[in-house]
Amino acid sequence: MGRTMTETHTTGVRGDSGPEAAQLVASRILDVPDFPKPGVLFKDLMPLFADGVAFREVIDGIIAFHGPESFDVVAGIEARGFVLAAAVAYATGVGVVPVRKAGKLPRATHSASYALEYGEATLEVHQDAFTAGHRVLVLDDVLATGGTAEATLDLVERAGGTVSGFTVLLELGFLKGRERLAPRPVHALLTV
Ligand SMILES: O=P(O)(O)OC[C@H]1O[C@H](OP(=O)(O)OP(=O)(O)O)[C@H](O)[C@@H]1O
Ligand SMILES: Nc1ncnc2[nH]cnc12
Repeated sequence: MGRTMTETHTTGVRGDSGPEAAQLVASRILDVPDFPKPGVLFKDLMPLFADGVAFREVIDGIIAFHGPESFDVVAGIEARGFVLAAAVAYATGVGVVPVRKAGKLPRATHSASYALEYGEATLEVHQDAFTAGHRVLVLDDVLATGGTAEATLDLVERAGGTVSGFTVLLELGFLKGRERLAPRPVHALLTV
């Protein structure tokens, strides 16, 4: 019983912030086969979040890549994007906006339904979440098919924000999320 977990292969890694950042992320991912459903190889980034030195390095790396003056607010995608967004917001002194799964936000929302690698979901953001024209840095842990990210970027714009950047720690390149989001740029610390 139980799943077999293996470390992600760490030679020849690549990412938009260079091989050292890519290596850092790669070395702290656990591969979990058949989660949350058979046939899916789940990339678990909890070991990276749990390592204080590595976590600080990736947060600092995200801020350095975009520049601390390039955004007015950070948006995090439920649930793992919340961890990244809160850290970047705190470090740069801006606010954080949660983009949440359906039914969690208490006031009027914009809503978008989408398919992701292993299911379907709906995301929501408060209609008054952003000051008009504010530049929004959007953060999540993984880019797979891009369904989640596409829905989120649309929601940010529908709520009056301007997407200034989108960062993930890990891009699953074979699922072509980057192509789906084009011409919007994607910043991924590690692409596998
Ligand atoms: O590119 P996609 O195919 O859309 O998949 C990427 C999304 O899937 C995961 O979230 P999940 O919906 O599992 O939510 P969770 O963080 O609440 O577990 C991940 O954190 C991304 O948000
Ligand atoms: N394979 C995967 N691992 C972790 N998060 C994901 N989100 C979508 N696909 C994923």
